[in-house]
Order: sequence, then C-alpha cells, then structure tokens
Amino acid sequence: MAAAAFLCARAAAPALLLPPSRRLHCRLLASRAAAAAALSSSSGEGDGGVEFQGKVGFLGLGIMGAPMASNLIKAGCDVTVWNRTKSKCDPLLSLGAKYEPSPAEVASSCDVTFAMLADPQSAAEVACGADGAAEGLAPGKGYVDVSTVDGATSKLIGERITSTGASFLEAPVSGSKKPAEDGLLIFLTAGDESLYKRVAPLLDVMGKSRFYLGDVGNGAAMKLVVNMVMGSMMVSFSEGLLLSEKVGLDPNTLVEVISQGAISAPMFSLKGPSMVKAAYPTAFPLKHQQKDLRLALALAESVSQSIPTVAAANELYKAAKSLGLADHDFSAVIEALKAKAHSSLQ
Ligand SMILES: NC(=O)C1=CN([C@@H]2O[C@H](COP(=O)(O)OP(=O)(O)OC[C@H]3O[C@@H](n4cnc5c(N)ncnc54)[C@H](OP(=O)(O)O)[C@@H]3O)[C@@H](O)[C@H]2O)C=CC1
Ligand SMILES: O=CCCC(=O)O
Repeated sequence: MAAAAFLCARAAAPALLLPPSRRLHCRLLASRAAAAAALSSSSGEGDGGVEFQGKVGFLGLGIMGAPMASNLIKAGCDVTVWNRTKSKCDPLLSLGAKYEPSPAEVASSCDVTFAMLADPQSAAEVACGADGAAEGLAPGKGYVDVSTVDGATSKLIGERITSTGASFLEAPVSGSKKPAEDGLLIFLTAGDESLYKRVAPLLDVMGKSRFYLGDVGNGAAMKLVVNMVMGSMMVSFSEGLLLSEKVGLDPNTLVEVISQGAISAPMFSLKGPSMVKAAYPTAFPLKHQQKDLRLALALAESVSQSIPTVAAANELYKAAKSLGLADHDFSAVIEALKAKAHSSLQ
C-alpha cells in the first residue's frame, strides 16, 4: 500500500516542471492532489485533496523555506513572506509574494501560515515570542511548522497556537535542497487532522508524499529517527572513503561499487564525488545535522534506548563544527575524521 502510494505521488510531481503557461494554478491542483492523496497518506484515509482557497504565509526563507515558498507562488498561491534577514525575501517578492514585517502580521493576514526555521529555539521564538505568529492567529486559521524540532518544542508551540483558537500541524520534511526546489519533499505530519486535510493540496505542491502520524510529537520523532540514520550513514560512508584511499583504492570506484549494490543510496552517489574532492557545497548544513543528532539522542534517552553509533557520530559532527565547518554541507564531517587521523599520527 505504502509503496504503491509512493509511486503514485512521484508520478504526479513533474507537473511543477511544466512551462509557466501550463503550470497548474494552486486552486486547480485538486485533481493532482486527489490522485496523490488517495494513495500517498500512510493513514490511507483517502482524504480527497480538497482544493485550497485562501492566503498562505511563509516564515523562514533559508535553504529550504525559499524554494518551498517559491513553489507555492509558482503554483499560483497568494503567498505572504517574512524572514529575519529581510533581504532574503527579495527573490520571493520578485516572483509575486507579498511581505509583512513580522510573523504576527503574516499570520493575521493569512489563512494558513507555514514556518521553516533553523532549530527549536528559533521555531519557538517565531511562533510564540514577541510579534510571533501566535499574536496574529485566531479561530479558523492554521499554523504548520515544517522545521525540524524535538517533540517537546513542537508540543509547546502547538499549545500556544491552539490557545488562540487556531489549528496546529507539525510537518517536518525529509528531502534536501534539490527535492525542495523540485517539489519532491516527504512530509511527516502530526497534529490537527482537519488542518492536515485542508493543507494537503499545498503539501502536494511542495512534496511528493505525505504521512499523517497522529498526535503532535510523532512527526518530530519520525524526522529525528530518519535523520539519525542518515547522520550515522554519512559517517560510515566517510570512513569507507578514507579507508579505501589509505589502502590504495580509488574512492571514486568505491562510490560506483556502492551505487550498484544493496547499500546504494542517492545520498552516496550525490555527495560521494564531491567529498572525494573535499568539496562540500551546502545543501543540508552540518550544524543542523548535529542538532538533529543531539535531539535524537535526547529522544532515545527519554525511552532508555541505547543508540551508541549515533552517539559516536554526534561526537564527529561536534568536532567538525569546532573545525569551522558548521555552515558547510554535513558531508564535511569527513574532515573531522581526517583531522582525527592526522592528530593520531602526531
Ligand atoms: N537543508 C536541508 O537539507 C534540510 C533542512 N531541514 C530542516 O529545516 C530547517 C531549516 O533548514 P535550512 O533551510 O536548511 O536552514 P537555514 O539555516 O538555511 O535557514 C534557517 C532559517 O531560520 C531562520 N532563523 C534562524 N534563527 C532565527 C531566529 N532566532 N529568529 C528568526 N529566524 C531565525 C533563518 O533566518 P535568517 O535568514 O535571518 O538567518 C532562516 O530563515 C531546519 O530545522 C533543518 O534542520 C529539513 C530537511 C532538509
Ligand atoms: O533534514 C535534512 C534531511 C536531508 C535529506 O533528507 O536529504
């Protein structure tokens, strides 16, 4: 069921690649959304992907938020943006977005507001702080937090949002810069189910599939588990690249061998060639990967689950941060291993 859903949703995605004249208008996305929603929700409730009518707010225009908001605008949605560093709004304004000077003003002028912030602190501040989104919310409005945060922060945000009478959905995403640009993200949602159904057409503009996971906290937990696996995989891959080179193999050949076998992953094929060249163009900042490992370790501790591989990986990401690599792509963690090898030789 889930596998079939995945294929169906992927097949719908190339609509975003159509020339502007043939691009689907947001309000006309119902058929695409209906087709995808009927099969792509893990709950299998066949929510029908009702069309979205209303104004959409978007807070946080970093690596992920900017292309996500941009896809909504290109699909014909009426989008209002805000970002702490105002200049990052300019490309979206050129595409036709409106601007409001605070999260509160975005939320009060829109029907549904999305937030894509760096970490738990910034997500809480933008939602609940002074001039935060909650100050502009009211019954009938919705707030969808797509940032990667821990469950406790998400619950705190959700409680503040729902205290205004508005609805709350957490919806962190799997997929990086390129899937965000291509509208191929995977949404891991939890919280208000009617808000989930209401924003389904918008999620389908930005993503290829979506999962509704129940209570607030479940989306955050799913995202952290996925990212802890990813962070450990990247460390293991880095160790393999370095070892292959040390024993006289060509690491590029290792990348190719891995790509053809059972452990093949798009991440290895995508990042391997540039890692061999010690180049780390940022798609997923290393500081965010380390944040996710820190949050995953806390999640594991909360249920007395041992995750020693993740704990070891986390130490390497911390070491990479202390080498000044926080804003590089997370694949730069390989540099921490190189530094370790170098220091053990001295
Ligand atoms: N990049 C990726 O591949 C993916 C990232 N994620 C997650 O998505 C979220 C965003 O990631 P990404 O776009 O890469 O990150 P960026 O670092 O590119 O963007 C972070 C955003 O948060 C804003 N921000 C940071 N601190 C504050 C603050 N105190 N108050 C208000 N705004 C603040 C930034 O504003 P400003 O421009 O002013 O700095 C910016 O808009 C993170 O939670 C990340 O873990 C999830 C999936 C993939
Ligand atoms: O949180 C970042 C996830 C990156 C990815 O899924 O490729």
